[in-house]
Amino acid sequence: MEPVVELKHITHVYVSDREASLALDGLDLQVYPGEFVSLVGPSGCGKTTLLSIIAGLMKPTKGEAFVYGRKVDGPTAEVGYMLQQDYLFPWRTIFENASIGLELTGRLDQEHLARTGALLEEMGLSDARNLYPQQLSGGMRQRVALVRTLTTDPGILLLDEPFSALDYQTKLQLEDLIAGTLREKNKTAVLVTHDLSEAAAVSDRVIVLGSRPGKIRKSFDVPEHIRSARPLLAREQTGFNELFHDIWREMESAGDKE
Ligand SMILES: Nc1ncnc2c1ncn2[C@@H]1O[C@H](COP(=O)(O)OP(=O)(O)OP(=O)(O)O)[C@@H](O)[C@H]1O
Repeated sequence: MEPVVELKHITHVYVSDREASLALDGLDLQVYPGEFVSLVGPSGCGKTTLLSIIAGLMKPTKGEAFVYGRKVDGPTAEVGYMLQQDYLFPWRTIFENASIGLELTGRLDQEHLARTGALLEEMGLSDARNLYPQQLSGGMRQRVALVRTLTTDPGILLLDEPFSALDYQTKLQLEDLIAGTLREKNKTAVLVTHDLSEAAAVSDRVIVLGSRPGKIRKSFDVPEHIRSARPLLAREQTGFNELFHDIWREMESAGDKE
Protein backbone atom coordinates (compact mmCIF):
# COMPACT_ATOMS: atom_id res chain seq x y z
CA MET A 1 0.00 0.00 0.00
CA GLU A 2 1.32 3.47 -0.89
CA PRO A 3 1.62 5.93 1.99
CA VAL A 4 -0.56 9.07 1.76
CA VAL A 5 1.99 11.04 3.76
CA GLU A 6 5.66 10.34 3.38
CA LEU A 7 8.54 12.22 4.96
CA LYS A 8 12.01 11.41 3.68
CA HIS A 9 15.03 12.39 5.78
CA ILE A 10 13.47 15.62 6.98
CA THR A 11 15.86 18.00 8.70
CA HIS A 12 14.75 21.42 9.83
CA VAL A 13 16.89 24.21 11.22
CA TYR A 14 15.44 27.44 12.58
CA VAL A 15 17.80 30.30 11.96
CA SER A 16 17.58 33.59 13.81
CA ASP A 17 19.94 36.57 14.00
CA ARG A 18 21.79 35.06 16.93
CA GLU A 19 21.58 31.30 16.56
CA ALA A 20 20.55 28.28 14.55
CA SER A 21 18.59 25.48 16.22
CA LEU A 22 18.16 22.01 14.82
CA ALA A 23 14.48 21.14 15.31
CA LEU A 24 14.25 17.92 13.26
CA ASP A 25 17.12 15.69 12.27
CA GLY A 26 16.78 13.26 9.36
CA LEU A 27 13.26 12.14 10.17
CA ASP A 28 11.45 9.48 8.10
CA LEU A 29 7.74 8.80 8.43
CA GLN A 30 5.04 7.05 6.43
CA VAL A 31 1.33 7.32 7.14
CA TYR A 32 -1.01 4.96 5.30
CA PRO A 33 -4.56 5.52 4.00
CA GLY A 34 -7.14 5.65 6.77
CA GLU A 35 -4.52 5.45 9.50
CA PHE A 36 -4.79 7.48 12.71
CA VAL A 37 -1.29 8.27 13.93
CA SER A 38 -0.38 10.22 17.06
CA LEU A 39 2.87 12.06 17.64
CA VAL A 40 3.93 12.45 21.26
CA GLY A 41 7.16 13.71 22.72
CA PRO A 42 8.72 16.26 25.03
CA SER A 43 7.98 19.92 24.55
CA GLY A 44 10.08 21.34 21.74
CA CYS A 45 10.80 18.02 19.99
CA GLY A 46 9.45 19.33 16.70
CA LYS A 47 5.88 18.01 16.55
CA THR A 48 4.34 21.27 15.32
CA THR A 49 7.23 21.79 12.91
CA LEU A 50 6.50 18.36 11.46
CA LEU A 51 2.79 19.12 10.96
CA SER A 52 3.64 22.48 9.37
CA ILE A 53 5.91 20.70 6.89
CA ILE A 54 3.21 18.16 5.97
CA ALA A 55 0.69 21.02 5.62
CA GLY A 56 3.04 22.83 3.24
CA LEU A 57 3.22 25.85 5.55
CA MET A 58 6.96 25.43 6.00
CA LYS A 59 9.69 24.06 3.75
CA PRO A 60 12.13 21.69 5.42
CA THR A 61 15.81 22.70 5.36
CA LYS A 62 16.64 19.26 3.98
CA GLY A 63 14.61 16.27 2.87
CA GLU A 64 11.28 15.95 1.12
CA ALA A 65 7.65 15.63 2.11
CA PHE A 66 5.08 13.89 -0.09
CA VAL A 67 1.29 13.91 0.13
CA TYR A 68 -0.54 11.39 -2.07
CA GLY A 69 2.80 10.80 -3.81
CA ARG A 70 3.22 14.43 -4.82
CA LYS A 71 5.97 16.59 -3.40
CA VAL A 72 4.61 19.18 -0.98
CA ASP A 73 5.34 22.72 -2.05
CA GLY A 74 2.55 24.67 -0.39
CA PRO A 75 -0.83 24.19 1.28
CA THR A 76 -3.40 22.12 -0.64
CA ALA A 77 -7.08 21.32 -0.19
CA GLU A 78 -6.15 17.67 0.40
CA VAL A 79 -4.77 18.49 3.84
CA GLY A 80 -6.91 20.01 6.59
CA TYR A 81 -5.39 21.52 9.73
CA MET A 82 -7.11 21.80 13.10
CA LEU A 83 -5.51 23.63 16.00
CA GLN A 84 -5.89 23.94 19.76
CA GLN A 85 -7.49 27.34 19.26
CA ASP A 86 -10.55 27.35 17.07
CA TYR A 87 -9.97 30.77 15.45
CA LEU A 88 -13.66 31.31 14.80
CA PHE A 89 -14.59 34.82 13.69
CA PRO A 90 -16.80 36.44 16.36
CA TRP A 91 -18.76 38.49 13.81
CA ARG A 92 -19.80 35.50 11.71
CA THR A 93 -22.54 33.03 12.61
CA ILE A 94 -21.68 29.37 13.19
CA PHE A 95 -22.86 28.48 9.68
CA GLU A 96 -20.86 31.35 8.18
CA ASN A 97 -17.79 30.26 10.16
CA ALA A 98 -18.23 26.64 9.15
CA SER A 99 -18.49 27.53 5.46
CA ILE A 100 -15.61 30.00 5.31
CA GLY A 101 -13.25 27.49 3.66
CA LEU A 102 -15.77 27.04 0.85
CA GLU A 103 -16.10 30.77 0.48
CA LEU A 104 -12.33 31.24 0.26
CA THR A 105 -12.00 28.49 -2.34
CA GLY A 106 -14.98 29.64 -4.41
CA ARG A 107 -17.14 26.61 -3.66
CA LEU A 108 -20.09 28.22 -1.96
CA ASP A 109 -22.58 26.22 -4.06
CA GLN A 110 -25.75 24.37 -3.08
CA GLU A 111 -24.03 20.99 -2.82
CA HIS A 112 -21.29 22.23 -0.50
CA LEU A 113 -23.69 24.30 1.57
CA ALA A 114 -25.90 21.25 2.02
CA ARG A 115 -22.84 19.26 3.09
CA THR A 116 -21.98 21.95 5.65
CA GLY A 117 -25.51 21.71 7.05
CA ALA A 118 -25.25 17.91 7.22
CA LEU A 119 -21.89 18.06 8.98
CA LEU A 120 -23.22 20.55 11.53
CA GLU A 121 -26.08 18.15 12.16
CA GLU A 122 -23.68 15.20 12.59
CA MET A 123 -21.77 17.24 15.15
CA GLY A 124 -24.99 18.04 17.03
CA LEU A 125 -24.84 21.71 16.03
CA SER A 126 -27.99 22.15 13.93
CA ASP A 127 -29.63 24.37 16.53
CA ALA A 128 -26.51 26.53 16.76
CA ARG A 129 -26.13 27.44 13.08
CA ASN A 130 -27.43 30.99 13.49
CA LEU A 131 -25.65 31.66 16.79
CA TYR A 132 -22.28 33.39 17.18
CA PRO A 133 -19.09 31.71 18.51
CA GLN A 134 -19.17 33.61 21.82
CA GLN A 135 -22.52 31.97 22.58
CA LEU A 136 -20.98 28.47 22.38
CA SER A 137 -18.97 26.35 24.83
CA GLY A 138 -15.34 25.42 24.11
CA GLY A 139 -16.33 21.91 23.03
CA MET A 140 -19.00 23.20 20.66
CA ARG A 141 -16.56 25.67 19.15
CA GLN A 142 -14.06 22.89 18.47
CA ARG A 143 -16.84 20.92 16.77
CA VAL A 144 -17.49 23.94 14.54
CA ALA A 145 -13.76 24.06 13.77
CA LEU A 146 -13.90 20.40 12.74
CA VAL A 147 -16.88 21.02 10.47
CA ARG A 148 -15.05 23.99 8.91
CA THR A 149 -12.07 21.69 8.24
CA LEU A 150 -14.24 18.92 6.77
CA THR A 151 -16.40 21.03 4.42
CA THR A 152 -13.65 21.12 1.80
CA ASP A 153 -13.32 17.32 2.13
CA PRO A 154 -9.58 16.91 2.79
CA GLY A 155 -8.35 13.30 2.81
CA ILE A 156 -5.79 14.06 5.50
CA LEU A 157 -6.42 15.83 8.80
CA LEU A 158 -3.63 17.31 10.87
CA LEU A 159 -4.73 17.84 14.45
CA ASP A 160 -2.47 19.93 16.69
CA GLU A 161 -3.67 19.40 20.26
CA PRO A 162 -7.31 20.07 19.39
CA PHE A 163 -8.58 18.81 22.76
CA SER A 164 -6.04 20.27 25.14
CA ALA A 165 -7.90 23.46 26.07
CA LEU A 166 -11.07 21.59 27.05
CA ASP A 167 -12.25 20.31 30.41
CA TYR A 168 -11.75 16.58 30.97
CA GLN A 169 -15.28 15.39 30.31
CA THR A 170 -15.70 17.49 27.16
CA LYS A 171 -12.32 16.31 25.97
CA LEU A 172 -13.32 12.64 26.28
CA GLN A 173 -16.63 13.25 24.50
CA LEU A 174 -14.94 15.16 21.71
CA GLU A 175 -12.22 12.55 21.25
CA ASP A 176 -14.96 9.99 20.77
CA LEU A 177 -16.90 12.14 18.33
CA ILE A 178 -13.94 13.30 16.27
CA ALA A 179 -12.06 9.99 16.14
CA GLY A 180 -15.34 8.22 15.28
CA THR A 181 -16.22 10.74 12.56
CA LEU A 182 -12.77 10.58 10.94
CA ARG A 183 -12.77 6.77 10.95
CA GLU A 184 -16.27 6.61 9.53
CA LYS A 185 -15.26 8.98 6.73
CA ASN A 186 -12.07 7.01 6.18
CA LYS A 187 -9.82 10.03 6.70
CA THR A 188 -6.14 9.77 7.47
CA ALA A 189 -5.21 11.65 10.62
CA VAL A 190 -2.02 12.82 12.32
CA LEU A 191 -2.60 14.03 15.86
CA VAL A 192 -0.13 15.90 18.04
CA THR A 193 -0.91 15.55 21.73
CA HIS A 194 0.73 15.71 25.15
CA ASP A 195 -1.86 13.31 26.54
CA LEU A 196 -0.50 9.76 26.27
CA SER A 197 -3.79 8.19 27.25
CA GLU A 198 -5.53 10.12 24.47
CA ALA A 199 -2.87 9.06 21.97
CA ALA A 200 -3.25 5.38 22.91
CA ALA A 201 -7.06 5.56 22.90
CA VAL A 202 -7.63 7.21 19.52
CA SER A 203 -4.74 5.92 17.40
CA ASP A 204 -3.66 2.99 15.28
CA ARG A 205 -0.05 3.93 15.94
CA VAL A 206 1.66 6.13 18.52
CA ILE A 207 5.02 7.60 17.60
CA VAL A 208 7.31 8.87 20.34
CA LEU A 209 9.70 11.63 19.32
CA GLY A 210 12.83 12.54 21.20
CA SER A 211 14.13 16.07 21.38
CA ARG A 212 17.13 18.17 20.53
CA PRO A 213 17.17 17.35 17.77
CA GLY A 214 13.74 15.87 17.03
CA LYS A 215 13.90 12.24 15.96
CA ILE A 216 11.59 9.24 16.08
CA ARG A 217 12.48 7.15 19.12
CA LYS A 218 9.89 4.43 18.87
CA SER A 219 6.61 3.56 17.20
CA PHE A 220 3.90 1.62 19.06
CA ASP A 221 1.23 -0.29 17.14
CA VAL A 222 -2.01 -0.17 19.09
CA PRO A 223 -3.45 -3.73 19.33
CA GLU A 224 -6.51 -4.38 17.15
CA HIS A 225 -8.99 -4.88 20.03
CA ILE A 226 -8.00 -1.51 21.54
CA ARG A 227 -8.04 0.49 18.35
CA SER A 228 -11.33 -0.94 17.16
CA ALA A 229 -13.02 0.24 20.37
CA ARG A 230 -14.27 3.81 20.70
CA PRO A 231 -11.73 5.97 22.57
CA LEU A 232 -13.72 5.99 25.80
CA LEU A 233 -14.03 2.20 25.82
CA ALA A 234 -10.51 1.67 24.48
CA ARG A 235 -9.23 2.83 27.87
CA GLU A 236 -11.03 -0.11 29.53
CA GLN A 237 -9.61 -2.81 27.25
CA THR A 238 -7.15 -5.44 28.44
CA GLY A 239 -3.63 -4.33 27.66
CA PHE A 240 -4.45 -0.60 27.55
CA ASN A 241 -2.62 0.16 30.80
CA GLU A 242 0.43 -1.82 29.67
CA LEU A 243 0.49 0.10 26.38
CA PHE A 244 0.13 3.39 28.26
CA HIS A 245 3.03 2.48 30.57
CA ASP A 246 5.24 1.38 27.69
CA ILE A 247 4.67 4.74 25.96
CA TRP A 248 5.19 6.54 29.27
CA ARG A 249 8.51 4.78 29.86
CA GLU A 250 9.67 5.69 26.37
CA MET A 251 8.69 9.31 27.05
CA GLU A 252 10.59 9.23 30.34
CA SER A 253 13.74 8.12 28.64
CA ALA A 254 13.11 10.80 26.01
CA GLY A 255 13.69 13.17 28.93
CA ASP A 256 10.17 14.25 29.75
CA LYS A 257 7.39 12.99 32.03
CA GLU A 258 4.36 14.79 30.58
N1 LIG B 1 9.94 30.11 14.63
C1 LIG B 1 10.91 29.52 15.33
N2 LIG B 1 12.14 30.08 15.44
C2 LIG B 1 13.14 29.49 16.12
N3 LIG B 1 13.00 28.30 16.75
C3 LIG B 1 11.80 27.70 16.70
C4 LIG B 1 10.69 28.28 15.98
N4 LIG B 1 9.62 27.44 16.09
C5 LIG B 1 10.05 26.41 16.84
N5 LIG B 1 11.35 26.57 17.19
C6 LIG B 1 12.15 25.61 17.96
O1 LIG B 1 12.17 24.37 17.30
C7 LIG B 1 11.98 23.28 18.19
C8 LIG B 1 10.74 22.50 17.81
O2 LIG B 1 9.58 23.31 18.01
P1 LIG B 1 8.08 22.75 17.82
O3 LIG B 1 7.14 23.86 18.14
O4 LIG B 1 7.96 22.11 16.51
O5 LIG B 1 8.06 21.65 18.96
P2 LIG B 1 6.78 20.92 19.62
O6 LIG B 1 7.22 19.51 19.85
O7 LIG B 1 5.57 21.14 18.82
O8 LIG B 1 6.67 21.68 21.01
P3 LIG B 1 5.41 21.78 22.03
O9 LIG B 1 5.13 20.38 22.46
O10 LIG B 1 5.95 22.61 23.15
O11 LIG B 1 4.30 22.43 21.28
C9 LIG B 1 11.93 23.91 19.58
O12 LIG B 1 13.21 23.83 20.15
C10 LIG B 1 11.53 25.36 19.33
O13 LIG B 1 12.08 26.21 20.31
